[in-house]
Formats: sequence, C-alpha cells, structure tokens
Amino acid sequence: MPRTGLPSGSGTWLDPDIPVTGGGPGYGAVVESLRDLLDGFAAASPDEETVRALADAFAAWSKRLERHRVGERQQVFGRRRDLHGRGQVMAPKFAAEESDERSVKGTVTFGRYFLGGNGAVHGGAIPLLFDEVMGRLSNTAGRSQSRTAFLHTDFRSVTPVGVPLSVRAWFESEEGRKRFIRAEIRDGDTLCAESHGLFLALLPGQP
Ligand SMILES: CCCCCCCCCC(=O)SCCNC(=O)CCNC(=O)[C@H](O)C(C)(C)COP(=O)(O)OP(=O)(O)OC[C@H]1O[C@@H](n2cnc3c(N)ncnc32)[C@H](O)[C@@H]1OP(=O)(O)O
Repeated sequence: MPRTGLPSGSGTWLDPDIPVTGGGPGYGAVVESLRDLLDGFAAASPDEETVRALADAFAAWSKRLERHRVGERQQVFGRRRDLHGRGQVMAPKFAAEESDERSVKGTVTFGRYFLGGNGAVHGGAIPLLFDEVMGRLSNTAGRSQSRTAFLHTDFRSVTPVGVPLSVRAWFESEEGRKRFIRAEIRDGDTLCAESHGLFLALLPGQP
C-alpha cells in the first residue's frame, strides 16, 4: 500500500487487479440506493411530516454507522473498483465499457442531484467527473499513483441532467512523471464539455 493510502495503480480499468471486498456482495446495491435517495431528495418538495420522518431515519442511520467507523485505509466507500463509480456517490456514476492501457470509454447519467439550473448539470460537477475518470485512467495499467496538477475544462454546450452521455478519456502523452490526459463528454454528436489535465506521478514520500 502506498503512502497515500489509496490502492496503487495497476490492472486495466475493467480488470483491476486489487480485489476490494469490504462491504460484501450487497454493497453495490446500497450505493445505488444512496444515489437514488440523493436524486429523489433533490427532486422532492416534501411535506413537514416527511421531513421529520427523514430527519429521524437519517439520524438513526448516522448513529448506527458510527459503530462501524474505520480509518482511511479500511474505508470501503470509493475503493470498490469492481463497482461502477468505484462505489462512491460524490461524483456521478461512470460506467466504463471499453478500456485499454491508454484510454477508457463509457457512459454517465448526471442525476437530479447534480442539477445546476434549467436542466443543466452544475458547472462544478463536470470537472469532478473529469477528474474522477482522468485521474483513475492515469493510475491504471501498472502506472504508479499520481495526483492532478492541473485540470482545465471547456464547457462547449449545456450538459443535460437525466440523459445518458458518452465519456471518453485518453492519454495525450507521457513524459517522465508527467501524464497529459484529455477527456470529453458528448450528448450524441454534441460536444458538451472537454478537458485536459496534467497528472504527476508521485515521488516516494509524497502524500
Ligand atoms: C481508486 C482510485 C481512483 C482515484 C480517482 C480519482 C482521482 C482524483 C485525483 C485527484 O484529484 S488528486 C487531488 C488534487 N490534486 C492535488 O491535491 C495535488 C496537489 N499538488 C501537489 O501535491 C503537488 O503540486 C504535485 C505532487 C502535483 C507536484 O509537486 P512536485 O513537487 O512533485 O512537482 P514539481 O512542482 O516539482 O513539478 C514537477 C514538474 O511538473 C510541472 N508542474 C507541476 N505542477 C504544474 C502545473 N500545475 N501546471 C503545469 N506544470 C506543472 C513542473 O513545472 C515540473 O516540470 P519540469 O519537471 O519540466 O520542471
């Protein structure tokens, strides 16, 4: 395990070679339910009774989960690389469909939780998705762990909420520690957003 506490990069995207089984076989379904909950909550205008019931249920679950609290290295959330979106809900779920050592293609649907306004995805959620996809690509295929040095995003047209979109990321070049990666999100033939970033392989001891 590297000093970052994150699993070191190896394996291809679709075939990670580090099995992470925390949470058991039902964990992925719970993450999906949590995504549905966030989308449902964002889309709802609940009455007071429903709000009270939600507050009680959330408080009860927070208390129960407190008993299972672990340190960063034992955390399951965001580490299940066998699951789409690696089992986290901070970013929308990217489902990889094709990958090799230098690229990945897949789909994403930004749920209602990621709405900015007027049917468009929030402008912060798009670089978040890019960082997720490009950052993970940067660490695949036996490469060492890296961190984002810069990430530039151009918003070319509105990115719609609730629509399956295609996502592609690929290595532009690798120069020593520097990994230059590009990515784009498309709605059919329409380019919604594109990004390029520099990911730097970490030196020994870098957090
Ligand atoms: C299962 C896991 C899946 C994970 C998926 C999610 C991935 C998410 C990835 C992230 O978001 S990481 C979190 C966000 N990024 C950070 O917190 C990084 C904070 N910055 C740092 O830690 C350091 O700045 C960094 C390690 C990136 C670089 O510091 P170094 O001291 O190692 O590098 P240095 O500053 O010496 O720069 C090395 C080279 O890169 C160049 N460089 C560095 N930063 C640059 C920059 N911003 N723009 C252009 N060039 C840059 C720099 O000029 C130099 O070029 P030369 O070798 O040609 O001289």
